Amino acid sequence: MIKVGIIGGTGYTGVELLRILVRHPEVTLKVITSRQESGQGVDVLFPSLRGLIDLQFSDPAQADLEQCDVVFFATPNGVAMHQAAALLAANVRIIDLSADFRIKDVALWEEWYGMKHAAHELVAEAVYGLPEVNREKVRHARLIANPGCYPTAVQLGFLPLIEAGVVDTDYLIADTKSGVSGAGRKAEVPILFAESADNFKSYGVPGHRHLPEIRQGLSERASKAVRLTFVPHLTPMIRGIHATLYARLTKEIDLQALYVDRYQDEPFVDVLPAGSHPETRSVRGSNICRLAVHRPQQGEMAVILSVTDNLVKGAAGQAVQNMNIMYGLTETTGIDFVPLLP
Ligand SMILES: NC(=O)C1=CN([C@@H]2O[C@H](COP(=O)(O)OP(=O)(O)OC[C@H]3O[C@@H](n4cnc5c(N)ncnc54)[C@H](OP(=O)(O)O)[C@@H]3O)[C@@H](O)[C@H]2O)C=CC1
Ligand SMILES: CC(=O)N[C@@H](CCC(=O)OP(=O)(O)O)C(=O)O
Repeated sequence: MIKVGIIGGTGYTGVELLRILVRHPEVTLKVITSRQESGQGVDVLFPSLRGLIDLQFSDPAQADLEQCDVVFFATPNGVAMHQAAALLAANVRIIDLSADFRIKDVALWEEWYGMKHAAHELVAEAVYGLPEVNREKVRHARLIANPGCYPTAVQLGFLPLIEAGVVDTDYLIADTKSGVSGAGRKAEVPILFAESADNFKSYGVPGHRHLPEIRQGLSERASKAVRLTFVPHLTPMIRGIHATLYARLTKEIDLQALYVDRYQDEPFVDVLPAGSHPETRSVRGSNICRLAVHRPQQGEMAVILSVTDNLVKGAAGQAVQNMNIMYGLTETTGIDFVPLLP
């Protein structure tokens, strides 16, 4: 059994990890931390887990993490980078759901995240945990930088076009919408019910911190710097990401065949029949990214629709997918959920 610790077990991605891992057949949960809930029974705070878990939250400063084989960081940006070196030195593998190790250019990371990086030396080693691109590297990784929620939906949507070299990579557009759980389980005015329900708005148009992450991933696949306009929106649902992606075609190509071929062996990417309109509820609670390709009026623009659950394929599910790969398990173990409808 894989001995697992979770730092940040009370946030939305933390409790999603718990939901998945309590049923994972190859995992024993050893440590779950929270500074605010330290000493509290996990199933007291989350009655949804009653009968499934017999642990208390512990203070991360006191927790015995070195007994674990792998530790998930479900913490805000800037936490994992302070603890990673010591854990790795104790032979504990790390899957970081935050952005601390996602950007290879440390100066760029510091610019977007507004803080000094505390573990420069580990950034190069970290493997960007998008299995559809980096599966082989994930297998042997000690430190996984789990991708962001928008970057997962946007990269999976654009990748076939970029890899085939059939679009103008100077003018990519990603128009994205996220449910409110994407902002985490903290008290902030924009995510109050009365502010976010029955409302729809863009944010971060001048620049969102997921822009450099998406550009890095797509540029690597294009073997040149891609340019992207990325516009996120907050939409009044709890879970879900819907990305509408636009790219100008530079070559004639059968879009549907391109996408079906690219993802035919991927257990968590589903290419719908051409012309479909994927809905966020069709992936809710699941680790699936559903894609549909369009070419309106047979014109020069490809329009790709990509939906995910931000807490599952966009965070905790993908993190467990990475763990499965790291430990040589069947990749779908413990994360083959059927989406919740309605
Ligand atoms: N929500 C989403 O859809 C996605 C989130 N992410 C990323 O995953 C990470 C977690 O997100 P989310 O679950 O939404 O966040 P939340 O704000 O909901 O939860 C954060 C958790 O971290 C703990 N925590 C906060 N500060 C510290 C600290 N200094 N040391 C140790 N523990 C700390 C909190 O508990 P306590 O304060 O009690 O210790 C809490 O359990 C973030 O980096 C986020 O950007 C990535 C993809 C999607
Ligand atoms: C709706 C909402 O507020 N979403 C968050 C993205 C959350 C997230 O996943 O950020 P990281 O992956 O970088 O940790 C935002 O736009 O800041």
